[in-house]
Amino acid sequence: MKYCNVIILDIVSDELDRKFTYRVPEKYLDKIIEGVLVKVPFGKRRLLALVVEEVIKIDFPKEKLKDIVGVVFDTPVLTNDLLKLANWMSQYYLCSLSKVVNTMLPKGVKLGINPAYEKYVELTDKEMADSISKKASKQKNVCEILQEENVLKWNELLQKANCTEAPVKSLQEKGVITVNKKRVYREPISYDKVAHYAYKEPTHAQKTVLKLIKDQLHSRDKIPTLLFGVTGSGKTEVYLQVIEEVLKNNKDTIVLIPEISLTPQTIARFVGRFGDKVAVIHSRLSTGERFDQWEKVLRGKAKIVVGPRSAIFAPCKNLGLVIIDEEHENSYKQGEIPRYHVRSVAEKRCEMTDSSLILGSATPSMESIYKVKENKYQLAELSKRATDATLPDITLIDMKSEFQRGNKSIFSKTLLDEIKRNTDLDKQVILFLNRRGYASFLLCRECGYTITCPRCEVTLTYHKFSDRLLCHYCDYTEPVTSHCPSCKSNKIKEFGTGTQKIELELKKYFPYLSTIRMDVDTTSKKNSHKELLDDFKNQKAQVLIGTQMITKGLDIPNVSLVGVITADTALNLPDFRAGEKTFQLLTQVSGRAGRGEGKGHVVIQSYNPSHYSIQAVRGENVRKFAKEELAMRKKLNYPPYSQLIRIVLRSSEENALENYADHLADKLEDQEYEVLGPNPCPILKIKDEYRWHLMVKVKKDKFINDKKLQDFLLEEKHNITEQGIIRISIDVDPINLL
Ligand SMILES: Nc1ncnc2c1ncn2[C@@H]1O[C@H](COP(=O)(O)OP(=O)(O)OP(=O)(O)O)[C@@H](O)[C@H]1O
Ligand SMILES: [Zn+2]
Ligand SMILES: [Zn+2]
Repeated sequence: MKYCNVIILDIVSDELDRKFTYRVPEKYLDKIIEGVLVKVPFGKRRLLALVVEEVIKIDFPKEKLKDIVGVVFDTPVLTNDLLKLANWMSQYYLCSLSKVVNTMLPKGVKLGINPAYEKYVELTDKEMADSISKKASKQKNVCEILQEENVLKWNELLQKANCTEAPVKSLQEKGVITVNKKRVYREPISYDKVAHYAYKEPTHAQKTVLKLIKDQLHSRDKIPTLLFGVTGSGKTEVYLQVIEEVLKNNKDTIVLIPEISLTPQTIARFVGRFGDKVAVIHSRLSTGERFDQWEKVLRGKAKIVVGPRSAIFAPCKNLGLVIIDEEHENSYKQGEIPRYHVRSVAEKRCEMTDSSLILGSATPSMESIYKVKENKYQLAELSKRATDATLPDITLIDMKSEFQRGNKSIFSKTLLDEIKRNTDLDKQVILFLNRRGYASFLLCRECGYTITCPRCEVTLTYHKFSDRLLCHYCDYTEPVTSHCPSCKSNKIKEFGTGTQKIELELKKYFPYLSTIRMDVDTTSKKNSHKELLDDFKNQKAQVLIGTQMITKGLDIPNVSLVGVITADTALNLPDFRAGEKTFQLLTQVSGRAGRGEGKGHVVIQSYNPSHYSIQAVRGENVRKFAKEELAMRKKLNYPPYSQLIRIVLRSSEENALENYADHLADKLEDQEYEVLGPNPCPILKIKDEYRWHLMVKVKKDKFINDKKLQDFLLEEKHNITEQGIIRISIDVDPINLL
């Protein structure tokens, strides 16, 4: 008799969140192995479950065990390494195996989506076909068509013959023709319509980088490569040529690209080079299309998978390479359970399968830069643009001086002059407004001063309700002042501005300019994002005004000017990564200028232009920035020098919440853990629930082995959840601190 353990996928509730043992009936003995989807009886229901292991020793009465009652898919849906990876994720991110596996499998697999088939008609008895009498004109006609084409799709045949199914069916009964079913994949792309994307002879710099990476492919002790290449330096061509090499060794590649950069233009580069060997995954696919892309990979019909974060779970059997493009992107961290970061997961999967890993970016994360310093990653660098285009000139404008000179507008004189000069030359302009998060803060228009926490060096958040300033890392708080603590002026006020306002202001100066506005309001409809960008690309407007969503992957040669309205907004968020995010954003948005002929120009307006994260945008000086940023992180012992576990508590009862938060912090401190907080979250209330958070700071990379802390947190979570008043969520290596 064979027994195995399964995890239930259908209902994810805490009591079902463990392994259950079932008996394998005789008829399934060969089929049921690790990674196979099955149906099991549970109470009165039949639930979807995944076989995770065979059980050899059972220490309870076997008679009580029930039989597995069905097999859902004819082959394991998770490869061995994915199953191992799921176990690791469940441990590392403190969440159930069932939740992880649910994330790994596309919906269509769990729903049991049926593969699509198409009927084909083939002429098999030519003599008989000839002998069909002319009187049976319709049948004769069908035969004549098939004599020319031999094989045709059922529907196509009916169309060509302009007849009903009847004559075709009678021919089938007579044995003149045969009808076969053929598996078809529902494709989001028409592969034969994508133009070939020709191989480019690598530049000298690309050659050097390619050698470094290819050496890794064949090395026994692989380490990941950080491909640090300025905007437009030709990273994609490097990826393509490495994939070519991996393909030669008959291995598979996963390419991860942030969802907003997964544009048809980007996809066309991969499909244009490798044709139908490429499976593409993105959020606009139907469940059926998604299922088919997944199955193509599982069956080895696709060797390259291009997709967002979740594509890291593609069921490649023979993985050789993972590429993470724009590796610094925050969307690589999942907001819901399991709150994984794809960089960590990819590292683990590559380690398990002896695959190579490439992380590409023009503005690498501090985590990755630090790993280069520690020799855990190798550095490969492209420091110039691949074409003749050079990096744009950058002008920093001090908005304080503008204000002092009497310019109360949101545009500096320089920016207005540049807008005029560039549009007069029929060039296009991008105006960028940095608006991340919801927290507001106080800013002095006179001297640029913002009020920061004396202990944490983060900007204090303004809370309208209490009219107080608050630090979200420690419990520091102070009243709002009407006068600037630095210059004593009364020009210190709450800060915030919108894209609409910019558009209106711009029209005052240049009523004749046509504009396109891109923000949450104008892009909420499906496809509107792409349509607006296409319009701009086709020069239907001279100025594009937008937020974060316009920074990525825009390759529009006619854009010669980028204006950044206020560079400081992200800098003032209560987040120790504020400087890093500001620098990355400004560098990426600047990189959109001057990609075609002629020099590009960027005007950055700031109340704080001497801040290192704004200064370093000039010439994309990542090294200079990283040096200062890492020194700050080290001084305050923030990641990458330490590791954070963020615990968010939610409840409609504010007092109970505050008490429990204190209690939890005390308990952790009693065990000698360093705790930041507890504090109200910067977004204090969501849907009538109050939110508090605290952060546990542990030594770098130590959490995975700290069984004591893991168990403590899981037990607290279990106990407090049972009481039903407070909800708790745990985020290992958090990115979002709001
Ligand atoms: N070896 C080469 N020879 C000629 N042109 C090249 C070569 N490599 C890349 N290019 C061209 O340079 C331009 C920039 O390349 P690509 O978009 O790959 O850069 P990137 O580093 O991915 O940029 P970004 O980070 O800004 O998206 C493209 O138009 C590309 O076709
Ligand atoms: Zn503080
Ligand atoms: Zn001031």
